[in-house]
Amino acid sequence: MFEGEAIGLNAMYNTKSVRVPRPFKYGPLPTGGSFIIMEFIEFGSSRGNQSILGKRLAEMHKAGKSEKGFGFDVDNTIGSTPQTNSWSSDWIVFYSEHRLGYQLKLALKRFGDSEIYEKGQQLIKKMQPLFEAAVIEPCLLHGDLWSGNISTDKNGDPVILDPACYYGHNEAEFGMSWCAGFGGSFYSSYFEVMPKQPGFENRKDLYMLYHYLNHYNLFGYGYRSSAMSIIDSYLRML
Ligand SMILES: Nc1ncnc2c1ncn2[C@@H]1O[C@H](COP(=O)(O)OP(=O)(O)OP(=O)(O)O)[C@@H](O)[C@H]1O
Repeated sequence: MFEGEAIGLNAMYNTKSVRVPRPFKYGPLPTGGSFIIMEFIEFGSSRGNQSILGKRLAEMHKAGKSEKGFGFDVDNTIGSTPQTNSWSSDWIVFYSEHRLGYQLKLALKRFGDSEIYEKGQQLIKKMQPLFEAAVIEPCLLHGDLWSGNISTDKNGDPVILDPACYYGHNEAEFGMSWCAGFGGSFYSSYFEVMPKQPGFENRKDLYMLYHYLNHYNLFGYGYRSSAMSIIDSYLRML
């Protein structure tokens, strides 16, 4: 887990865009368990400027390019759920197998939820048209961007931490936006640097679905209806 975190922090740090703690070292502890050492950032008291966060995040997405396609050099975790990052040249294949498909299988295994599994698999088979006309390039994503992982430093500059990095479609970064409180100024600054792609609005829920499914698998039944209603409304639309 700490190896994934350190490699992710380092990749974000190297983009010289949004501030992240610089990782120094990670490894096993002789007494069991493991450690990570990173730069200590003294946090400021303000909530930070949404417009600057949007701009810096977009700069990170723009600068963090991958020649290996979609994925990451190391698997990591989303919450405590394993997140597989095997490289793929095709975003739809990657998102189907390693994101939605993985969580659907987990729901089947954990809760015996064959209804969500079957309907989710139908959505995966039908979702191709949602991506038509969009240019999808691998961008470095934080991967778990919600308000608990966003802060500011003493100068009021945004800081993001505790990532689940991989190279993916930039829009997938907004999959946790239901817990992030991004406002209009965040999105307008973001899209000035990373222009909005055709079909963005229709893909928003698809990217939230991964995180709702993960919350269902981590925290239980309370999140099932959110995931299910996203799947049902796509199945009606497609
Ligand atoms: N580099 C840092 N410098 C200063 N404070 C930090 C740093 N990294 C983390 N913190 C503080 O520790 C808190 C927990 O960090 P982090 O989210 O990485 O840990 P976690 O164990 O994954 O926690 P959670 O499970 O609650 O997300 C942060 O919200 C922040 O207050």
